[in-house]
Amino acid sequence: MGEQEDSSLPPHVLIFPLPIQGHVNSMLRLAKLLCLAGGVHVTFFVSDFVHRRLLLHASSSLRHPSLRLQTVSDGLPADHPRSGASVVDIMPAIKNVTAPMFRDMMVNSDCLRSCDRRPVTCIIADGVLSFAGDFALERGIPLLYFRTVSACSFWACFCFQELIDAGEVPIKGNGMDLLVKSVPGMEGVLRRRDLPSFCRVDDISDPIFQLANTVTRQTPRAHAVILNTFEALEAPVLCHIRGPMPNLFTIGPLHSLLNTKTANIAPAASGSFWEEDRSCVKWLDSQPEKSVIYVSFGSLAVVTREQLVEFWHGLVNSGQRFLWVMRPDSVAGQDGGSQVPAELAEATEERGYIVGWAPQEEVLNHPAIGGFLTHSGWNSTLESMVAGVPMICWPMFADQTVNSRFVGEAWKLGLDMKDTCDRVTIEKMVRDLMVVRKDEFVQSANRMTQLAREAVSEGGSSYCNFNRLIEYIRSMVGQGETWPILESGLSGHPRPVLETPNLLT
Ligand SMILES: O=c1ccn([C@@H]2O[C@H](COP(=O)(O)OP(=O)(O)O[C@H]3O[C@H](CO)[C@@H](O)[C@H](O)[C@H]3O)[C@@H](O)[C@H]2O)c(=O)[nH]1
Ligand SMILES: C[C@H]1CC[C@@H]2C(C(=O)O)=CO[C@@H](O)[C@@H]21
Repeated sequence: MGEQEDSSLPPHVLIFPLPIQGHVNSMLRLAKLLCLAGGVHVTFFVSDFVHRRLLLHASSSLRHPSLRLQTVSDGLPADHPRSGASVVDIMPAIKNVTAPMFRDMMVNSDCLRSCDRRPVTCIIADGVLSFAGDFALERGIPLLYFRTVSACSFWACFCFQELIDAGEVPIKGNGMDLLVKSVPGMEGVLRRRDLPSFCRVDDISDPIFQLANTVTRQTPRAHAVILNTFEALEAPVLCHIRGPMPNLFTIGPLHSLLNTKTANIAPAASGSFWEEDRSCVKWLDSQPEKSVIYVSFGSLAVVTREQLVEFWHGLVNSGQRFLWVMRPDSVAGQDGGSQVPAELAEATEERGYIVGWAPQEEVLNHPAIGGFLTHSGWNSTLESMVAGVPMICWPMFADQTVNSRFVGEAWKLGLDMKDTCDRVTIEKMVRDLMVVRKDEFVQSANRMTQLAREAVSEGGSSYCNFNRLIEYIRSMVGQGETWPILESGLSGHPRPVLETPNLLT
């Protein structure tokens, strides 16, 4: 098919997430939203590994006539765990193996043209996949970066050079409680220990620190940036991000926007990599209202046996009911972490329930859930906010250390348990969240739910920004081979919708 025949075809968007659960979840939600909006074709790039998982456990989430999947290797051997500390291995593997394969696939397919699809008219690449951005810019294809973390974490990464210049990074283990001065908009909130965990190095030549710094700093080269957040939540930080990146689309919480758009059709299917054990919903049905704390550390985190035992004692000693997700690969050095320590077995039987993977969104919205003990992954944080569930945060790496600080200190949605893991603290925090300070946390959680829901409802900031994004994507068609790099921000582009109660002041 030639250019002439292409001209009647809709825009064709290529979406490429980093192939791990948290990134795939949010970018698949965006893909589905674009498909539902109509008049847009989407090609969603996934690794072979992710593709197998999605087909096994989430095939219904892939069904839409406008959504096409394209697979590519993630560059890791089949038996690589892709979790815990080794998850970062994916970054060099992608750079060395996936990037050249992607380039060949794009070139050989005339950038994925087919009889019913025009060549891609824009690329929405994960903000950490520089190679996809390189390709788009070289070819004159409009580029949008979607960074799947919070605005506060993204902005902290963006300021790494300023942190280095001020001697605040690298963090060598001391001065962890000093307030950070070099991240504009976060003065008085962020301590050194709350910076993205990449900063916890002895030397800034550390490859992961370097990578986080480089990929983040090159974000403004994109024509636009998408964040899974909402204006009322992160207004002060968004205002700073809009300095270097004025064409910014805040369209979150994406799961909630998707639910808004699908409410009249069917509940949005999840993109789980594991089989969801729905027996826990049945168990929740028989528990009193707001009596259960949900425990999950996301799709990557791995705990040591010692940490597992501390959590277990803390939960049991708190006297509260708990629903705990223990992925089969989530305890270091053993196959399956669900062997109950003998002294805890009886209490676990009485008040606890353990599954390998849960339908998290549904669980968080269940009336029996009163709290969430979380690793502060950004999807989990947003899902908890929308459900109005207060959190205890136990961050492990990357953006989680920033998110947990904002949950505890800025948004007052719970307690930050960062850098501690002993049964006494856990017991106390669970009691504080579920009993002693329950009313205070429920009140602020409900307020946040309302703000989040307003953002994704008709006329709300994320709702309007998403419509603006679609118009922007449509406006890219028929612009010829090259799309100009934006130099002066929003000129020629519709302005973002900002509604901004400042939650930090
Ligand atoms: O039993 C479970 C546990 C989790 N989930 C879902 O899995 C996702 C987990 O995502 P997230 O909370 O963001 O955690 P990670 O999987 O750890 O995500 C990675 O990606 C996120 C987005 O970039 C980052 O914020 C995290 O730090 C990073 O570890 C969420 O949508 C959950 O609803 C389930 O469906 N069932
Ligand atoms: C594996 C990690 C590399 C960077 C990603 C990230 C980000 O800041 O975008 C945070 O944690 C992980 O999701 C990713």
